[in-house]
Amino acid sequence: MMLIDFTDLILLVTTTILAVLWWRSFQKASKATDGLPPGPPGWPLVGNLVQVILQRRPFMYVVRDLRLKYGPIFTLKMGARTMVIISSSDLIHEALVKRGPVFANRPPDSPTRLLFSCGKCTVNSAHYGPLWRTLRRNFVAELVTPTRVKQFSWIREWAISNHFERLRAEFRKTGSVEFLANCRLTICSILCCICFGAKVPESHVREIEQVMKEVMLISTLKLPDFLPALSPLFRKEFNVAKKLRKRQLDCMLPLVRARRAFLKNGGKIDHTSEGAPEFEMVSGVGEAYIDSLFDMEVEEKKGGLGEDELVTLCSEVMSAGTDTSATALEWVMLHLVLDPVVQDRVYKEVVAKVGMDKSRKITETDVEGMTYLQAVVKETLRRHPPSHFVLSHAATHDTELAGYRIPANANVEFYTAWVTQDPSIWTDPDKWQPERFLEGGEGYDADITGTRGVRMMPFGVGRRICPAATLGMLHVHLMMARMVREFKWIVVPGEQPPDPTEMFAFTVVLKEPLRAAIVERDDNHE
Ligand code: HEM
Repeated sequence: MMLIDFTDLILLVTTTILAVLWWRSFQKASKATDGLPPGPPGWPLVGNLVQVILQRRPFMYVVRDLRLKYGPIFTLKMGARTMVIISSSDLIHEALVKRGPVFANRPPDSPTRLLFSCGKCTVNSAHYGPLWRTLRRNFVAELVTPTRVKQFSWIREWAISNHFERLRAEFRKTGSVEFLANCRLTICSILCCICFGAKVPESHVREIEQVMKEVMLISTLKLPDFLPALSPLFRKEFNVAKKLRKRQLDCMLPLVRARRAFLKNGGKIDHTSEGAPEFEMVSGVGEAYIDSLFDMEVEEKKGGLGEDELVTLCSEVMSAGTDTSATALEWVMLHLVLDPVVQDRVYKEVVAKVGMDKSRKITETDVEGMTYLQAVVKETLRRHPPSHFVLSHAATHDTELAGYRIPANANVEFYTAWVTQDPSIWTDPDKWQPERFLEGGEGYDADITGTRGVRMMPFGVGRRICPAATLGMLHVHLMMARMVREFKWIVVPGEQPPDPTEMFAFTVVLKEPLRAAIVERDDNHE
């Protein structure tokens, strides 16, 4: 007879329980992965989560390497979430364009993200349905129709003039200018004025920007997004998010209320109240984005949108439109600083169109005729797309793609940067060559909306394509034309040329923010 002592017995029972638990989770996991695209084998319960975290590098690099092994469509099991990652031009076109409505949804969000999107009440986060349609239609009508874009022309003029004053002051003080921070501030000021119809002081825009950055940071996917069972352990983090939300409201509610008071007063400044108004209202009634939101009828929100939602919808415009355009500009200017011949060619094109007189405005119509400048921007968006993925998508119902099962609750991630790195689509894809986009070049007829096929998609494609792509491009073109006419941009004397190494910071930016020296373009000496 075999004798087992008490300790052995406990060990045996524990081992058996663990084995049963492991076996059950293994079976469950295998069932859940049936028919899904292939992917790296994962661990019980956590799937590939630990493997990804242990790599300690941005997700885009993990994906770039995995696609070499698993191909254009593969699965990552990230705890309780299934992620399907798609990277080939054909499959992206199939999913987002040919079967656009099926893949136009957004996946479920964590409590933190829901806090900042007011329960998915923004264009970018809303489920593909009536709320999204109403918000997006309004967004387009109020922000990006040709009439609106024209109407905002003085706002751009005002903010860009401030931009130059700031650059000159910074250069006098430090001998160089930091590029990204200045462009962010200028673009954010433009968008803030478009949203609230007010000239918002720079110090306040800086505050909005700071909050925006923190919101982006706190909203990135974290452990509880993948393992919701762990949420109770992250209560402290959620409280930090709630405090940040309060700061966001404190920062933006005064603007919402000032605009409401202005409209109530028939579009006149109320001089009877004591003291100067905090914000100078400069757009007439109905001209600011928020005017359209005050009385908006939304089926899901009986009684209209509340102040929380108004703050959220205006924040969306600023956060979606600032980083993306400023990042694109930083990469453009990096190349112009590194390549004086290209910079000179852009300058010559600009002055040929609008002359050297700096007091002559540069208009939307002017930049439309600057084909070389546009080629430089397109090549920069191809070679350095501000984001390497579009926002997370989801299927509206369980479906199939490339013969694989795509469950409705999976995150469908499109790794779009690969399309412009693919040597079967672009010759020498790593080389930055604006000539590709001139007549006769391989990119000349590339359709950026992806309707006829996907060769580059900095704005996404299909139903969820960026609704403000033309506005974003306009900001980049105008600021670039103005900056090149105003100054010659050179390497800071005594320093090495700027380092083109990239870094992930929501958008993909330069690791070392671009600094350059500026030389006034002098009418008499050019
Ligand atoms: C160079 C500038 C810009 C770039 C590169 C860019 C890029 C993108 C991308 C990649 C998406 C995701 C598409 C998808 O999920 O499939 C997007 C969506 C969006 N963008 Fe932009 N964008 C730019 C400028 C702007 C501006 C200026 C605004 C606002 C004024 C804006 C507002 C939005 C909104 C609201 C969405 C969500 C659309 C939806 O879900 O229906 N973007 N953008």
